[in-house]
Amino acid sequence: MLVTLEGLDGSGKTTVWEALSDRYPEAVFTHEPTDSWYGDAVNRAIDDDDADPLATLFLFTADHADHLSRVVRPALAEGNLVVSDRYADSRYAYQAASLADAEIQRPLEYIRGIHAAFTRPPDKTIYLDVDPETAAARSGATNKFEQAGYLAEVRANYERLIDADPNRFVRVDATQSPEAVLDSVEDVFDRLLADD
Ligand SMILES: Nc1ncnc2c1ncn2[C@@H]1O[C@H](COP(=O)(O)OP(=O)(O)OP(=O)(O)O)[C@@H](O)[C@H]1O
Ligand SMILES: Cc1cn([C@H]2C[C@H](O)[C@@H](COP(=O)(O)O)O2)c(=O)[nH]c1=O
Repeated sequence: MLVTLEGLDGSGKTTVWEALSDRYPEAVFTHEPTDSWYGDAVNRAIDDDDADPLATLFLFTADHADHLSRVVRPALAEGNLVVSDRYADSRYAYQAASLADAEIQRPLEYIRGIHAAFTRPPDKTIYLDVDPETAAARSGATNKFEQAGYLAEVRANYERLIDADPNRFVRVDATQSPEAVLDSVEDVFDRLLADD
């Protein structure tokens, strides 16, 4: 089973992901951007204010393709629970916002279309929901993505994704205390694993 954690920068995904890795030591914990050289290229694009948004989309997508073939598909084939801190929905939400002013019509649908041919959709996605101002403040607003105005567009894209696939997403209020957020996420995992 593939479970992904999604949300704005600073929503608390990594905090939750680390706590879950203590609770489920037998599961495979992974993330995007990855630690591969594709991920290094992605991180260079994140830190470059002048990086071309379309080129950045394809760097992130290349990292996803490598992540799928090297980590996710083999782990699922062995019957493991796989938990990923960010996955394809991050591309749909973030890069669709970055491409909003580009030549491409309907960027969210375009990016989903690119992925459709090769991605492996998550079985469940936990969406840590936080307002853009809190997200920017928590993340430190250190790069071009961690800005409240941009994150408001990203959040609107996440809402579109949830509307389109309500059964896959579980929304958790990420403005709660870290302990309360973790309790909510652990409840979701308990139910998922009981049903599996
Ligand atoms: N529920 C919470 N309430 C208040 N602060 C939190 C909460 N969860 C996490 N934090 C704090 O917010 C900051 C960002 O948390 P974290 O790195 O887990 O977020 P993230 O979603 O992984 O961010 P990013 O996407 O930018 O990597 C950290 O300082 C963390 O301690
Ligand atoms: C996977 C992915 C990530 N991003 C953005 C979101 C963050 O601002 C950075 C790095 O992610 P992290 O969780 O802070 O490590 O990259 C993105 O724009 N598109 C993606 O597909």
